[in-house]
Amino acid sequence: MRVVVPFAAETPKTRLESVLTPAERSAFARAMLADVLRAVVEAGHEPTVVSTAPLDLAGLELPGEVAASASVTADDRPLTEAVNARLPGGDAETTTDEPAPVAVVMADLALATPDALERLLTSTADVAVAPGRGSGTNALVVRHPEFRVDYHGTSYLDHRETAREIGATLETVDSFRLATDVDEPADLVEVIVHGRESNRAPACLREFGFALDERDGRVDIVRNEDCAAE
Ligand SMILES: Nc1nc2c(ncn2[C@@H]2O[C@H](COP(=O)(O)OP(=O)(O)OP(=O)(O)O)[C@@H](O)[C@H]2O)c(=O)[nH]1
Ligand SMILES: C[C@H](OP(=O)(O)O)C(=O)O
Repeated sequence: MRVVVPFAAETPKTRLESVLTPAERSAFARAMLADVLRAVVEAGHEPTVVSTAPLDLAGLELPGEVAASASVTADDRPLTEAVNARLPGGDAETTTDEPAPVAVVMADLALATPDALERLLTSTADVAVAPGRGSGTNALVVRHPEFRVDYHGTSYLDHRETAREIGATLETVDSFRLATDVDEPADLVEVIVHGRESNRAPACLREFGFALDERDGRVDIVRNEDCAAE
């Protein structure tokens, strides 16, 4: 299946600005992107990164099999427009054949595994959504040619309503790993606790000096400030 991975390449993860410098946010966002691309490829699919700016995938130092399967295209339109152009029947579609299903997997799903993705990607519903905590749309598969996304805010609820309006069947995929996107400082705990052992994102955070901190029976994250970059 075609898997689109949207990526804000220029100033990613601004909501982490209280804990990471711009250079660290850029490195961390790229580490999560590399992990997501690997999970997609290990699930047997070929990801296309839709990046807000030209992006050299070689700079991500992806494992060979991942580098061979992944591609990148630059599109400076806002997220919703860039994704809609690539859905079945969208204006970036070049095929005249029956529109093929398209998956959209966000680049900040640092806990994504091939198994979790496969549960979503094998859904036969017209629209399958893995919602985020809150009401985001962390990943989805679209088979219905009239379905269009509208991201931000309560996008999961909005997408359910859109599916109802166009008469599309909708499956909600309940997955802790796909529901956990990394937006805010509190989410960094999840990356360290639940990130796959071989993933780049937890290693990146540890390199920056982050570690778990257990106090009063609660798990938090602390930083050794000697590791902070400019
Ligand atoms: N192609 C494209 N991808 C985007 C755009 N905005 C966000 N993304 C990607 O969409 C996904 C979800 O976006 P957010 O969670 O808002 O990520 P972000 O923009 O890096 O983070 P914030 O600056 O904190 O909002 C991530 O994979 C982003 O890299 C955009 O305008 N175009
Ligand atoms: C793109 C947006 O992501 P969030 O702002 O929820 O991380 C959404 O899922 O609608």
